[in-house]
Amino acid sequence: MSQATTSGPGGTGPGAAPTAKGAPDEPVLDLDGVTVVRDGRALLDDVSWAVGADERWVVLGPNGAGKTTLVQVAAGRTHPTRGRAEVLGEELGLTDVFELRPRIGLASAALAERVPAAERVVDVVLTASYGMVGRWREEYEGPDHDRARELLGALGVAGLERRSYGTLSEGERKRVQIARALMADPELVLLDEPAAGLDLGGREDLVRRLGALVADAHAPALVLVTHHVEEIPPGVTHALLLREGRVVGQGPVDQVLTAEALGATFGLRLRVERGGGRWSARAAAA
Ligand SMILES: Nc1ncnc2c1ncn2[C@@H]1O[C@H](COP(=O)(O)OP(=O)(O)OP(=O)(O)O)[C@@H](O)[C@H]1O
Repeated sequence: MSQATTSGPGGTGPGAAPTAKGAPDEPVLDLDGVTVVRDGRALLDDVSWAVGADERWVVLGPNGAGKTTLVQVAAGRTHPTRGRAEVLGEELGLTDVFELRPRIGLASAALAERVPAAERVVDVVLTASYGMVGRWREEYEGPDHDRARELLGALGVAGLERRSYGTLSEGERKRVQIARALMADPELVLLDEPAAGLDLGGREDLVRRLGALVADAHAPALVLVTHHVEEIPPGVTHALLLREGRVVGQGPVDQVLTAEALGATFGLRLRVERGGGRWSARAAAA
């Protein structure tokens, strides 16, 4: 199997236009009144949200806010209990999600946990082409291997291809997961807490690499989930704030990431600063 090339975080390849099904200005994600109920509780409550093909979003919220549930809906892995979710022009519930999922690049803790420890790193990346975790008997061509290597290189983990995934450090695993998310030339990339568990140097390196991805005009639409404004790469265009399953705010990043809105999201008074394209937040003095 061979895929067209998009630029990786190094921003090298010629890239393919982020063409979701339909017109290029159609949203890649279109949620209308999405509610997800489990055990009688709304994990997402009436969420309406549209993501354009050229937009780069950050989703912020405290523990338990529903961020991962939102990503699971966006990835076609959880269906709304109520409301309508359209992903890449396909409405969940009316489409074959097994055809949809390979069009979406996903990096999440739940997916990472399913990677067999003995899996070779290059296979962790390659198997994204079939939306699978764990290599079986499928065949890959030379260009697929080249692309996997190129992506691993662009994420700073060149040379680990033959290592088994279980032997990698947490930081190395995160990079491999992102390389995997980009492998299948996705039309939408969803990164759920990509910097969780990284040390300061690792976080800064990852934010820089994600910044290159965000700045790449040929890169697909991107949604990045985090708890920390410090992890937002420069160039992110939009933000969505979630608390207890409800949207606290959404829109252009400059308008949404205010001390008031972030304070309401996290339930404390905050000072929020921006400098050099980066954000920081700390509790305001009492
Ligand atoms: N299958 C489920 N059944 C019942 N409750 C669930 C289920 N999945 C998630 N939850 C609950 O839904 C809430 C939202 O979970 P979710 O993982 O979406 O939040 P999150 O914002 O990603 O949290 P965190 O930042 O801690 O990862 C949590 O309280 C969680 O315990």
